[in-house]
Amino acid sequence: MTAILETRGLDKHFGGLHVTNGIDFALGEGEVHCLIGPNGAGKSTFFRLLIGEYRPERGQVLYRGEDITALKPFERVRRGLSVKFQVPGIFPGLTVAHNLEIALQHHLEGASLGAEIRRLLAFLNLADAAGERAGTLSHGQKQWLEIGMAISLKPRLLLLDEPTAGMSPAETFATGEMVQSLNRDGVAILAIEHDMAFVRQIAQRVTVLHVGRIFAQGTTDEIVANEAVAAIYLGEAEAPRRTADA
Ligand SMILES: Nc1ncnc2c1ncn2[C@@H]1O[C@H](COP(=O)(O)OP(=O)(O)OP(=O)(O)O)[C@@H](O)[C@H]1O
Repeated sequence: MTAILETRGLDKHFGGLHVTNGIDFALGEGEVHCLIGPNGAGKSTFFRLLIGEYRPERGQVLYRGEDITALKPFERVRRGLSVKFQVPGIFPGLTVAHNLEIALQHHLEGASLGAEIRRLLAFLNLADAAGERAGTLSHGQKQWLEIGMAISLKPRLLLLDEPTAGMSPAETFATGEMVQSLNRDGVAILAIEHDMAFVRQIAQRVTVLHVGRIFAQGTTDEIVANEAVAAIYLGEAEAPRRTADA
């Protein structure tokens, strides 16, 4: 596997708390990978280390073989690593189309800008909402618009922080279809996710984090069948389940 993103020995402390503990991780070129783990496992902290919001005390982050540990978030985005956060960062007072225009206008203009806005609106299931103010969209639609803004720069790698949080099952499934479509176009995707139906829909591999370390890795089936993984989730509602939807 050729890795698009790698971490080596990634350590992050908050005071006396060792939140990521020597994490060695690799995401393949063109892979869809989900990161799961119980509350407090260190998922968000790991994510922030990947995007450059946090600096590790030890270890490295490599993107396409280049050490990007010291790069700022915007420098990582420029290299092709794009991020969609859990909280939408859209412009609520502007229309949906205008939001996309702002994201696209750095590298497109004129007819190609208009064509790309229309293509993205259709891709995001937002064509009918193009003229509406973004602030009036439903929660799921806002998440889709945010995905649209994150992919406007045609990233090679998209990082998603709980992309389906608060979505209905139908919206979650549609989001999974968007992820699969992006992946068919060659985009690698790493998603922090709790919804195991969504993980089953999109993930080629799953990594389980627990107390700041990689606890298990495998296919969704392997992870769902793993008794030790089930045990670390004991008492938590979002435990991977061996049910029809997972
Ligand atoms: N800025 C911070 N300062 C101090 N402690 C922090 C900070 N951020 C996270 N932590 C602690 O680090 C641990 C891991 O937190 P993190 O948010 O990375 O886990 P998580 O797996 O994303 O959890 P969740 O699923 O609940 O969001 C937790 O014990 C948390 O309280």
